[in-house]
Amino acid sequence: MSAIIIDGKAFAAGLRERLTGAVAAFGASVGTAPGLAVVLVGEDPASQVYVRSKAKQTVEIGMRSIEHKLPASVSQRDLEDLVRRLNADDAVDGILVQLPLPPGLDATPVIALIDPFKDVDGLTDASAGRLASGRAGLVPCTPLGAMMLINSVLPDIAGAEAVVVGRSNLVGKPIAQLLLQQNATVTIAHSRTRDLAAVCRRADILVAAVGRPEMLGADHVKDGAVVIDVGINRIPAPDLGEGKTRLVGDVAFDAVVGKARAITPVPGGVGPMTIACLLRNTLTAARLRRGLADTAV
Ligand SMILES: Nc1nc2c(c(=O)[nH]1)N[C@@H](CN(C=O)c1ccc(C(=O)N[C@@H](CCC(=O)O)C(=O)O)cc1)CN2
Repeated sequence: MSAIIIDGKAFAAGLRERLTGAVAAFGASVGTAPGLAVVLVGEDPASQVYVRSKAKQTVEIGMRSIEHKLPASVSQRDLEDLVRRLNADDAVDGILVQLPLPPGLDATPVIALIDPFKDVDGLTDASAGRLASGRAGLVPCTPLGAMMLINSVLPDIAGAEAVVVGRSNLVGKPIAQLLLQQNATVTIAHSRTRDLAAVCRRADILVAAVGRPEMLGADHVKDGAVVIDVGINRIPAPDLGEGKTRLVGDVAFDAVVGKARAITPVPGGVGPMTIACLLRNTLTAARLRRGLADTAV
């Protein structure tokens, strides 16, 4: 079988293009562009790259980018005070605190402080509750992007068997909720699941979100399954030269590509959708704060 390689980079570019038009229309009717505040604490190299891309793409589609960079030595209290100030700032429509935070800082109370109307990461309890009860709200960006890619090859998933491997609040649990909203039959598997391969082989839609390089192989995949790889793992690549690394997913792509009906690559699959969906959520938040309808983009 020759699998469709789902091109997340191209899909994200298309979404950004549609957002550019919608942001211009928003600006014309409201008189200001949506504003996204991103908080980066410390100097984690990957987080610095992601935050730079967020700011660049925000501006490229016509929105306002507000960046706050704090040293790793910032106190929990000062970080929480910044979130309070952003909540109160009318020029800010969306707030995102880049994760992970450096050791010594606790992300849970920081996220809990974010105004749910500005929660463009979809991580507050209010957003999680809305998602769990099937009400409209702000949905975490990576799961939202992963669902868009699933629907690009499977517009109707009612009755399909979906298996999500991983149960994080950022990815696994929200993806499971989104699949359920579309009437899939959903199983969440995790590190304590017995006979993981047999559970995964039931899946018409297999979502890998465990954070373990190439953990799922051909044994885990039913012929004709749609495989969505959310993992982004940097591993040593001595073949590329001393000290070099490469990105791989949670799925052993080469082993699985011959069995799947469609599969997302790493890089270039779900990853690029994360930032595109953050921009989408920022427009949604800006519209909802002003009582405007959140029409499709
Ligand atoms: N507050 C949050 N923190 C983090 C999130 C998040 O959604 N909210 N997600 C990740 C990091 N992330 C965005 O923040 C992110 C990850 C990956 C990509 C991406 O485009 N990946 C590319 C490869 C990039 C590379 O070469 O390293 C791909 O997969 O093709 C974008 C954003 C953790 N923190």
